[in-house]
Amino acid sequence: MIGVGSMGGAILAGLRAPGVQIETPIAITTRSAESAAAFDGADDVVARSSETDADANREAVRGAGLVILAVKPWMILDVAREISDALEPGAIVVSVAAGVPTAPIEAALPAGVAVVRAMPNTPSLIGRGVTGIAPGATADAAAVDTVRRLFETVGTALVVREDQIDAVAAVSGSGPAYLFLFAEEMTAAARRLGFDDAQAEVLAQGTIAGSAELMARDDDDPAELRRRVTSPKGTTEQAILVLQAAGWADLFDRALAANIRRSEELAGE
Ligand SMILES: NC(=O)C1=CN([C@@H]2O[C@H](COP(=O)(O)OP(=O)(O)OC[C@H]3O[C@@H](n4cnc5c(N)ncnc54)[C@H](OP(=O)(O)O)[C@@H]3O)[C@@H](O)[C@H]2O)C=CC1
Ligand SMILES: O=C(O)[C@@H]1CCC=N1
Repeated sequence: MIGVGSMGGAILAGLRAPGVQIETPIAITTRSAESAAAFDGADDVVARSSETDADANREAVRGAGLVILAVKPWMILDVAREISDALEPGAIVVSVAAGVPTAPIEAALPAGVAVVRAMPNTPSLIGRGVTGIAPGATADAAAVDTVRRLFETVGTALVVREDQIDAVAAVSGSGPAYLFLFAEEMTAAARRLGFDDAQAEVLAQGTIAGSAELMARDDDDPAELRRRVTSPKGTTEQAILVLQAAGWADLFDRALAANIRRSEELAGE
């Protein structure tokens, strides 16, 4: 795995969780020596820093059947070119970068290397990730299956077409941030109602966490779960009316469209 920041780190943590069956040690690289040093003493990870070892990325992929590129989108092609001559024939290269299509990554790598795009999210950290997977032109069904199984060890994986990956990023890749924003705002609103920080945190964040867990466990859809809270002529109804009047549905459409526009820009940067 090249890059173990927010996303690569979440996948790695999910893969290292107790009970996950994976061949170790996992070779990883970070840019800084400081980030690599966080893995000192680990027997299931070999960490290298590309800043202090110019050959770190190539060393990490040597002998690997599966390589995950989890650096920033604008670095993906440089890293692909850098590791190109060290890849095993038949290796599978997974890019989790937003925006960047498989075609330029394939062009940067030797023929015979399968490229698969994956769009995971940070709940992978706790084994509850959602990942969209799309094969590039060089990836066969077996490669897609290998990548799907990898991401299933850290949550749920969905195979989609590559032209749907930006939309996956807009919904589930970035989705945790929307929910955390909601949590921030609801906590702040609770504080403004007079609760102290600890009380506001319990009331708002405890409710969001509990409701998400209820949604995960209950077979009923969110509309039905909402109905059970919203008594006719009750208090919830009044708050929901205010939220809906603010253009909730349109707001989501516009937010997701802006997200997709940014993926399209990243493709060219
Ligand atoms: N964050 C998210 O929720 C999601 C992110 N993604 C995608 O994941 C990718 C990574 O994003 P994110 O994790 O947020 O970014 P971060 O900045 O958190 O992590 C980037 C990682 O790459 C390392 N790195 C930078 N340059 C090099 C290099 N030359 N060689 C080796 N390692 C290097 C960094 O090391 P160091 O720490 O030392 O700087 C760090 O570990 C992006 O392409 C993004 O689009 C996809 C879905 C969700
Ligand atoms: O914000 C980003 O660009 C990345 C892609 C999806 C989530 N985080």
